[in-house]
Amino acid sequence: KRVAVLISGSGTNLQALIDASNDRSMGCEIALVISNKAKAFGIERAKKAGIATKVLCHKDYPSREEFDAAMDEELSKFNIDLVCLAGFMRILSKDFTMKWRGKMINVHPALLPLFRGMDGAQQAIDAGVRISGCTVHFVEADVDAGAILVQEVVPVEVGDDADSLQKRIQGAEHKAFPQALKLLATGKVVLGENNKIVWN
Ligand SMILES: Nc1nc2ccc(CNc3ccc(C(=O)NCCCC(=O)O)cc3)cc2c(=O)[nH]1
Repeated sequence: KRVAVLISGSGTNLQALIDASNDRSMGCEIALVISNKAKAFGIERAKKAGIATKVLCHKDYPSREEFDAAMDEELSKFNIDLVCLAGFMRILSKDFTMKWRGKMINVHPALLPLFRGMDGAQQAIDAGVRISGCTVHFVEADVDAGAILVQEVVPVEVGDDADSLQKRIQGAEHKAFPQALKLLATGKVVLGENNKIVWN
């Protein structure tokens, strides 16, 4: 399977996917990295790994749909089968999520359905929970609401703030995301009709 990774920033999850995809049993290769930010460090990571990169600035497009259509054109050009969102910070239009339904996954820094949205770690600190973690889910139009493939738990330590917790969650993300991509790329998991995960 040919995988594209969408990024907006440093791409630490991209690096975890690059490192994991060197393992043939992953059943996939990362063929393209698309960033909506020209200076995203993840672009350097991709170049160092010999992976094609493309920068598409959303400000160059009159609408969300047209930006997504430009991304979709790149994905077709590269014969992409699966899409991973790795710190991609733009909400995707309904058309795009429908086209890639069951083929696009995202890693969220909280145990969904708890703490949806941008700042999962801060929400966990504010709520005083004692466990947190990350969730890899299929991407649906409804943000952070897709069917769950993998979750990884981390403890919230006494004295944690959002930053220290976020760092521990990131370590879990770097395990969970490659694990989920392998399940999807090797067909062990598919998205069923009723938006439920089907395990083969
Ligand atoms: N339709 C769909 N698209 C997504 C895009 C990114 C992410 C990653 N997690 C994200 C979740 C939320 C945001 C967010 O609220 N950003 C501020 C608004 C930015 C903008 O105006 O675009 C970004 C990424 C998840 C989803 C998803 O679950 N569904």
